Amino acid sequence: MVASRNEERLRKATDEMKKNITSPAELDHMQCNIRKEEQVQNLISTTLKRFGKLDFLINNGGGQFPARAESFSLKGWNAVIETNLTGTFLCCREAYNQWMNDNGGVIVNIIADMWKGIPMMSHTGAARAAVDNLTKSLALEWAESGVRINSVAPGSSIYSETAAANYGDPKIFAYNIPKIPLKRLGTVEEISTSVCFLLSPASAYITGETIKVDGGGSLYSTMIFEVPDHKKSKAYTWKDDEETKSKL
Ligand SMILES: CCCCCCCCCCC/C=C/C(=O)SCCNC(=O)CCNC(=O)[C@H](O)C(C)(C)COP(=O)(O)OP(=O)(O)OC[C@H]1O[C@@H](n2cnc3c(N)ncnc32)[C@H](O)[C@@H]1OP(=O)(O)O
Ligand SMILES: NC(=O)C1=CN([C@@H]2O[C@H](COP(=O)(O)OP(=O)(O)OC[C@H]3O[C@@H](n4cnc5c(N)ncnc54)[C@H](OP(=O)(O)O)[C@@H]3O)[C@@H](O)[C@H]2O)C=CC1
Repeated sequence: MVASRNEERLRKATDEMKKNITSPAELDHMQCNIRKEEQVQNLISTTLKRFGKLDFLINNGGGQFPARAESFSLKGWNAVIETNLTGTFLCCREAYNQWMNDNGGVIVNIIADMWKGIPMMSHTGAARAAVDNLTKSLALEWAESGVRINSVAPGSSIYSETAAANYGDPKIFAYNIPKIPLKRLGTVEEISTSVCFLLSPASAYITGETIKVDGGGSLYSTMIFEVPDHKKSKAYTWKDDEETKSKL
């Protein structure tokens, strides 16, 4: 079952996937806004009615807008947290309560390269870091039910049309290449094959982990954000701390 909000895009995507399926596997799609609790409950129950089981859950839905943190409205902040954190939580919880608690299963959450913060997208950075942590907690709580849960963190060097539109400047990808040890952009297939590995028995001993798929970018250097030169940072020395000394 493939689910998201936009019926037209869903239909197009599933039609395209169906053309490539040669096995007897079946594929369906369903509208669901993961920010709405009842819609998530309905997605999982409909999937179970339609297919009779739920072996895997992939939480891939996500999004954000670029802006400085001081300019976020509460509505904008909440929209991003609900999409990336709350929506992921709701899907995990419903999959567990409706099926995986009794039958086991595997969950993979898609997050992002947020290890050094994401300036200009701090809301999504906070939400994705929270999902990284949620993954660890759920791995511990749900291990006894035979559930494995892991995350995949794509670098911002993965080209997709939606990412280019989201960053607002497709040149960002070219700027990034020198900052990536593997000196090239990543492909969407390099994300999906990591997801398939985590879903497969080949990863039977992996849970609570996040795989970074970023060509080493998160190890190497920060992305395009530059902190402007300034003189706002005052060094601390005991010698100059007259205020504390006066209180002793
Ligand atoms: C500057 C570039 C830095 C590059 C750094 C690289 C590192 C990046 C690492 C992360 C990589 C991630 C990549 C990707 O995710 S690629 C695919 C992304 N696709 C999308 O993000 C899809 C588009 N986004 C959205 O769907 C939305 O952002 C959102 C999550 C907010 C959901 O929107 P929706 O319309 O459903 O939400 P609401 O109607 O509930 O609320 C909308 C409110 O959100 C605020 N908002 C929305 N857009 C903006 C904006 N451009 N600027 C400021 N505020 C915005 C606003 O409050 C909206 O409410 P109002 O409409 O009432 O004002
Ligand atoms: N591409 C990149 O470079 C990177 C991507 N990522 C993350 O990887 C994932 C996939 O990225 P990508 O394919 O590029 O992005 P897309 O924007 O193409 O895909 C995100 C999907 O999320 C769905 N979605 C968004 N909000 C909701 C919602 N409230 N309920 C249900 N579905 C929702 C959208 O479908 P619809 O509009 O129909 O609801 C869309 O299909 C996302 O989480 C993204 O943030 C992370 C790092 C880098």
